[in-house]
Amino acid sequence: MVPTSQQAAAGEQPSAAAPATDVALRVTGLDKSFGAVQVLRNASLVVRHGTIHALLGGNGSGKSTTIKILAGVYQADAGRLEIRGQGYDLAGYTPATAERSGLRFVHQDLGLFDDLSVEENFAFDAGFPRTSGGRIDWKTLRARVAELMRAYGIHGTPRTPVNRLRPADRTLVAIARALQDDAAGDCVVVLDEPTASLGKKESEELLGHVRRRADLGQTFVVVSHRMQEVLSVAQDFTVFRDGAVVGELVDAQPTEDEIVAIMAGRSVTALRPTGSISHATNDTVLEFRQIAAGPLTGVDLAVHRGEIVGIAGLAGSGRSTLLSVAFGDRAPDSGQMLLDGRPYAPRSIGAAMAAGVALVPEDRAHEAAFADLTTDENLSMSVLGRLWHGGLLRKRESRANARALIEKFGVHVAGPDALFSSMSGGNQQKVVLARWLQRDPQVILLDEPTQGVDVMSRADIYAVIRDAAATIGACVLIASSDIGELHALCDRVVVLGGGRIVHEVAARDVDVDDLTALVLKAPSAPGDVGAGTITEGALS
Ligand SMILES: Nc1ncnc2c1ncn2[C@@H]1O[C@H](COP(=O)(O)OP(=O)(O)OP(=O)(O)O)[C@@H](O)[C@H]1O
Repeated sequence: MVPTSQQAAAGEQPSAAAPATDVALRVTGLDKSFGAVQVLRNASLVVRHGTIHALLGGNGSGKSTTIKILAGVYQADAGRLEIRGQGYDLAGYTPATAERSGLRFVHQDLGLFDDLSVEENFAFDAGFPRTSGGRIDWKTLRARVAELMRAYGIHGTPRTPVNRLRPADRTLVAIARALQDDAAGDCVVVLDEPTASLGKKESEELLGHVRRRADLGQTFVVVSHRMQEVLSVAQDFTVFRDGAVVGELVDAQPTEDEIVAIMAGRSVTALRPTGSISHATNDTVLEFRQIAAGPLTGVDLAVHRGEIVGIAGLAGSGRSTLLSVAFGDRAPDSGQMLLDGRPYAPRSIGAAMAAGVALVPEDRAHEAAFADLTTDENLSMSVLGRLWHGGLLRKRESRANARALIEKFGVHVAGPDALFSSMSGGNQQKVVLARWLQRDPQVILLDEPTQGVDVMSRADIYAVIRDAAATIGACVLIASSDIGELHALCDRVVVLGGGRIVHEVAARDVDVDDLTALVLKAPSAPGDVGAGTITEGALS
């Protein structure tokens, strides 16, 4: 019998108890250490056929390491995998074995060639079909890809360039491509943060398709920090804490609080800030006047000292573009910015930083970090002027500073000397946030500030952002696809659509559903009138 959620969560029933016929994948006795640090301890995972199985856990709990072992990227110290009736020793497992064993992986960056068409992307993975004369058989390829696109509900044609697809469709292309040679339908697909950069509507659409594929018998393992989404779509849950499995819930419908309590090992409340006091003043710090850049055609916005302003909008609406312009990373095509009432046109990131502006970009690990340097060095990077004295780096001060930030931001890391690359994704993000916030910037630009950050740490990050607005009077501009986050954290939220701001609301005047409705109905392209008619009275 499949263990009940209560039994399994309490650890009464070993994971090996699930009946063999039901099981698509079983991992047992998984151990892994990096040097002296053991990061997986006798971990296990049992995934049933045709289910969506969520892998949950706080930052650094061992989810990615488990997946990397299953992908053959890391070798386990010990552990066994059973899949499709075969057994494998995970200590000698390679990427080639992973592929042969029937595991498929869709990572957050999708690994697609964006400038190529959908059909070319499929062909690059499986090889181009050839005619008897040795030429590429485009007709066969196109028909096969068209069939797969229909089956997966992907909008577009085989000849559509991938960069013209909607974000949820791009993820579906990556999933369909990974499974294109799986005639028996018995591969297990691992989706790593599939909705991380998608808005609510796009996430729902994607997960709806994943749900339908699972109902047809496809098996999925999903890693995600977006708890509500995972809870709405998964049947089974394996929860990690400090490298060990601390909960297995089978055919269960847990609440977010129940899962978070298992993840944290205690009950956790107040994950979102509530009822906070606004510190917004009337003193304008940063002003955009008719800014046009990329998808933006004319943005007017004034952000005040101590104010936290959220930028909402569908994927592609220009949320990140607006932040890049403010950070001097991208020159606007037209329009003007003012900082403290004076013209502000930074020609470089350095110029923006010198003016007291800081940006934490969405792709922190690649754009904002030095993987081969230590945590201390990564943290010190933004305040070197403060730490150099007489041509020497004040090492002791730098380490003390790093320790304090590690503590303040709840970074799960061995210590200041640990390499940045050795940290889990969520912890790397916290370090990049900490690095910029310690500069006490007057303008803080945050792109998806809690993406990949576990629910337990979000509250800490929200508190730090609030604190920056309250104590140093920073003006904060946050782009996020998490509307609940914007609603809870911001004084004011602006909605981008069709290249400009189409709505502006005080967060306290609306609820999350109102705000979501405004975002979903916003026009998606310049001149587009949107999916519904919006009037200012739409909120009532
Ligand atoms: N290459 C490495 N060298 C040393 N330690 C590592 C390495 N990779 C991961 N770790 C450590 O292993 C532990 C588990 O990390 P892992 O990336 O598996 O966590 P995670 O659950 O995926 O976290 P997140 O939600 O933040 O992505 C962490 O303490 C991390 O610092």
